[in-house]
Amino acid sequence: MAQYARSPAVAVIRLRNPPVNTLSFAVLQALEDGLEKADADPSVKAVMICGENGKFSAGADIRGFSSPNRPVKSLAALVSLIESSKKPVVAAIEGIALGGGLEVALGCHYRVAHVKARMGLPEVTLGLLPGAEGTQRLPRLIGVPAALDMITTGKHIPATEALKLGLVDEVVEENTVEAAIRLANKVIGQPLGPRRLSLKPVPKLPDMEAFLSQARVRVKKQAQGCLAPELCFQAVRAATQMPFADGVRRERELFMVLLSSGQARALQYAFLAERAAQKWTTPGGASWSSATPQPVRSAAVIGLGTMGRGIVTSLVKANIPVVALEQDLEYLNTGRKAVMLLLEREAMKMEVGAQTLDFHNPARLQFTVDFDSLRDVDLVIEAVFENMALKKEIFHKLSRICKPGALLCTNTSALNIDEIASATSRPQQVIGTHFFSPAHVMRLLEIIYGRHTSPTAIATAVQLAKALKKVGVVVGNCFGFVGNRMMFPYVQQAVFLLEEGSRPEAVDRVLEDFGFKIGPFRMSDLAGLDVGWRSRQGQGLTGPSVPAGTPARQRQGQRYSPLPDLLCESGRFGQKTGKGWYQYEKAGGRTATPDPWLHSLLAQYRDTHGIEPRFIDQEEILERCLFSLINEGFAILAEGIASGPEHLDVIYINGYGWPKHKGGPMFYASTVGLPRVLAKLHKYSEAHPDVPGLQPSAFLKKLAAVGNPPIKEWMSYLSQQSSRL
Ligand SMILES: CC/C=C/CC(=O)SCCNC(=O)CCNC(=O)[C@H](O)C(C)(C)COP(=O)(O)OP(=O)(O)OC[C@H]1O[C@@H](n2cnc3c(N)ncnc32)[C@H](O)[C@@H]1OP(=O)(O)O
Repeated sequence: MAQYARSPAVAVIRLRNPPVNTLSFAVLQALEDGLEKADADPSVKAVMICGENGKFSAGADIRGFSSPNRPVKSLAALVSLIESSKKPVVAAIEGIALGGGLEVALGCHYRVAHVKARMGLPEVTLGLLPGAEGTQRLPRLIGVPAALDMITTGKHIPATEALKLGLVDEVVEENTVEAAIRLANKVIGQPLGPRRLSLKPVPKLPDMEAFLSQARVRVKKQAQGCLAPELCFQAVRAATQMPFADGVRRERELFMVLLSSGQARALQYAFLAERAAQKWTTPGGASWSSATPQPVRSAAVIGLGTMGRGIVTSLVKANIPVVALEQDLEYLNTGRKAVMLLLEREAMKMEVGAQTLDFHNPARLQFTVDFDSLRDVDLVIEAVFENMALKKEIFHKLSRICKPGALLCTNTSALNIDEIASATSRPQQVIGTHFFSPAHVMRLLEIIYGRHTSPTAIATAVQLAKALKKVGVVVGNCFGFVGNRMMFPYVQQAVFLLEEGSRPEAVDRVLEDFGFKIGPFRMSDLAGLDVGWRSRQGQGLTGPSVPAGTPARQRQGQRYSPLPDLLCESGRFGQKTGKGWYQYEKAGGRTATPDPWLHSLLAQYRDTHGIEPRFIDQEEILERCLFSLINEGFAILAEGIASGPEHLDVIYINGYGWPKHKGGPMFYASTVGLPRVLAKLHKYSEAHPDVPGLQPSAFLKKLAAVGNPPIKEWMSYLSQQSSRL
């Protein structure tokens, strides 16, 4: 767990706990034993601490926080022990020094980092604060503004920045361990007092109080309902107001508050869920462990609308050469200008000294209207608008033109992958890649396999997501896949609530207070109401294909609301037309204001349909919207469309603005309690028997009958026979 060696006057302690040298109880014990051994050996004059496999340490074991067998050994005590050593201790930081890992390095008297190393205190992203005296040592080392920034955002900083801040003493391009041993030998005999951070004063600012009060406002604003950033702030402020020992006590109190919080549990679950979702499996038995991806050395994007532009930008940023194709020169030129603008903006955002974006080189980015240019690419992403006939025509062409091994991806948010694949002679290479807008910003990539998609194709799409720095989540093929399928009943409830007496701004406020970045009506206005309108027309739910005599508020025996159709028929498509569920300052404007026109439309609508408006409280708004979404999630799991609740949660956090500190919809359901979710769905479905989305799914009923089993056990309650595939 930690290896002890000599070199010859320097004791070398190597942290060893693959893959990222987390600080388990055994690691901490071995580190302590190593320090004691070095202290007791008169021939040892200095100590060097490094990590196995080119990584210093990723800090405490996140899986251990919720475990009843949480290590009792105090990391803080060990950091103090390192600092109080009478022999100089040097940290050799390779790869990563994060969280408790960086706190160990802060206890050392000197720090040497490899140029590619990254350092940070990401505890805040796990709902915690650096609880091993990091909030007290870091401000003493690099000053309050920089420490506050690192601790309240959790960002990882590169070694070069760490050097500028004074966080490390030396940055090396070659062997870090050797450089650290050299430094250790050099400093033998030098006084250690000035190197002990607990003894240093916090550097003064001209007006610390003013700085802190402005910083607090900023931290609160960025926190968006999350508790940890505020408590991180309080811990750093304590460092400016108290002696070290009192600051440590305050840090400990604040840490304990966070450790037992629901937010910390949710954020730690979200971290692990993201890793779990990378381990994909399909009901057919394909899995991440056996499938091998194909290399993607070049790609093509078809269609340079909003989605295509973002996808091209993402590929260029990932250093993958791209051919961008449009149907004619006019569209091509418009698309080219837009892509160049996006890339220029991205280039400006890049760190000084980082690799530059090579987008002016035609070998890296080529614009064309010639399909033949796609002949040699390894992967094509079709991103034309949602029209099955058009997509099939394109895929037919691709299967004739592209080289045999090329992966054929379709960017669709709902269309049937199997039907698209049927237009090709190689359905095993066809896969859905559902990007989220803006595609160069949003982290989620929903990866949809069809009936014939090969494991290699899935593995290649997952690998592509990684290359694009996105979270790829593999799901099965059904209408709306996972994300949009769960979204339909949520938005449907929101509209039904308007029919019954609520207003868009009331519904949005409740869901935004819950933590969503934007509520369902502001979201629809942003996405464009015409998108759903076209889809409903295609499904025969509205428009001329609806049989005469169909009741306005019913389709196929189920409740239907024509309200969104009425808005579209009045030319209200949302932000782009300056009017939708809200009014905006102009077409394309972004400031939503409640619209009296809409309020009177709602009043008239209720009159026409004989609906007696009623006051709808926050609880009903929240429960009907969220529980119908969650209910659909259970149906998706039962059908084998996703292989676990973590997948659904990762999709919602990264693609739909679900508040991460609430862990995702399925985790949230587990915290509310499945019997309670079920009871509420029963109540609402009795009141609205014509709404199938409120009728509890069989899987939810099965789980609730057991009580409230832990989320990681849910899938074990699904019998093989109930899987759809
Ligand atoms: C009082 C004590 C308080 C202590 C506070 C702390 O130290 S809290 C922990 C702070 N550390 C972090 O938040 C680091 C979290 N990890 C990461 O950011 C990344 O994993 C990484 C270290 C930058 C590596 O990223 P990469 O993309 O290369 O790999 P993965 O993310 O897939 O990770 C590889 C496997 O390692 C597991 N893992 C990583 N960090 C931890 C951790 N701190 N605890 C437990 N496990 C960790 C990760 O889950 C992966 O494992 P799999 O089995 O493959 O899922």
